Amino acid sequence: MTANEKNGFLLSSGQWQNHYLNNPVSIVVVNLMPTKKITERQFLESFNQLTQDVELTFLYPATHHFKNVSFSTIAKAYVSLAEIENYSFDGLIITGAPVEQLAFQQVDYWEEFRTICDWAERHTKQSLLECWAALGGLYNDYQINKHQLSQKIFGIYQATGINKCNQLAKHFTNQQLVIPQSRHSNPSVDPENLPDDLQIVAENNEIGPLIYHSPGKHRTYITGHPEYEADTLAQEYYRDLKKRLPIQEPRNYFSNRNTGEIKYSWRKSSTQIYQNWLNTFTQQKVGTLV
Ligand SMILES: CC(=O)SCCNC(=O)CCNC(=O)[C@H](O)C(C)(C)COP(=O)(O)OP(=O)(O)OC[C@H]1O[C@@H](n2cnc3c(N)ncnc32)[C@H](O)[C@@H]1OP(=O)(O)O
Ligand SMILES: N[C@@H](CCO)C(=O)O
Repeated sequence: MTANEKNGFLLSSGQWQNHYLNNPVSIVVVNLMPTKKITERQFLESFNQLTQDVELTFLYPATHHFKNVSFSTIAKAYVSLAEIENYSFDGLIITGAPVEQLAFQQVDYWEEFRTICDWAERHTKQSLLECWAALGGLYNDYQINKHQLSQKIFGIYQATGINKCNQLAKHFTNQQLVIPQSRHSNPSVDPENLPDDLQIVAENNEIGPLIYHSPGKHRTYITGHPEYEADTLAQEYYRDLKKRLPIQEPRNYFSNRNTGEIKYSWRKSSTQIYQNWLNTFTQQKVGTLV
């Protein structure tokens, strides 16, 4: 089906063409990635693969000091929470951000992030937090802190355990669940002593949970980036090599190291993850909607 932009840099620059939509699902995307246009495209292309039409509204944190775009430019292209706080949407997504090595309180939009999470519980049916946002959400919602890793979790990771009863895991009995990962931190979670309301949907025996779900908070936490395009991890890898940062080659990613050819192994899995997430609220019974 079709994904449109309600606002955003791709729409305003004519780099994304909107089409007629039939009863679209409305999703707010808090785009915390510095590569704003690339991230917009990744979500649009991902949601273009789903069975429902989707309309994406991009939101910026108004308390952030932007480095790669001017404040006035982003304020023109995106909405702030203040502009939409009285409206309701079907879903909310908060992207990752390259700030996972900072303490949460050192991130300049931390308090706004918390406010957005709180707002989402009253104004959306489901929210989906990815990578840093998932770490932040687990801390905000359950006081699960994060710890710094000695080596970045970087590459394509497959689930070795799946909770088949959870709707978010549907169709993954015969199909691999794989997610791109790119982070220096992990949640300090004890899978044997999870908070009552928190479930693990999928995990990897080496790096831990890949997807958590909170039925009470209507929230899903994905520790990676299903939206990443084929070359995104390669771009991050070459970027960090150029900056002489300690970085190892992404795992399970290149099909040919010498030529840099990439094995785009997670595409089908990503589509299924987003479809399953959408189905959790587009198939909700009347009377259970927020
Ligand atoms: C239409 C447009 O103009 S959209 C923007 C277009 N620009 C781009 O696409 C940027 C292209 N640049 C790149 O690809 C770069 O290599 C990057 C962005 C990936 C890395 O950039 P660097 O400046 O080297 O990294 P750095 O770590 O300093 O900052 C990365 C991000 O973390 C953010 N950050 C750093 N410290 C903090 C903090 N304490 N709290 C919150 N955010 C922080 C920065 O503000 C920046 O995000 P922003 O651009 O959304 O403001
Ligand atoms: N970790 C990513 C950003 C968001 O997770 C990076 O290396 O840029």
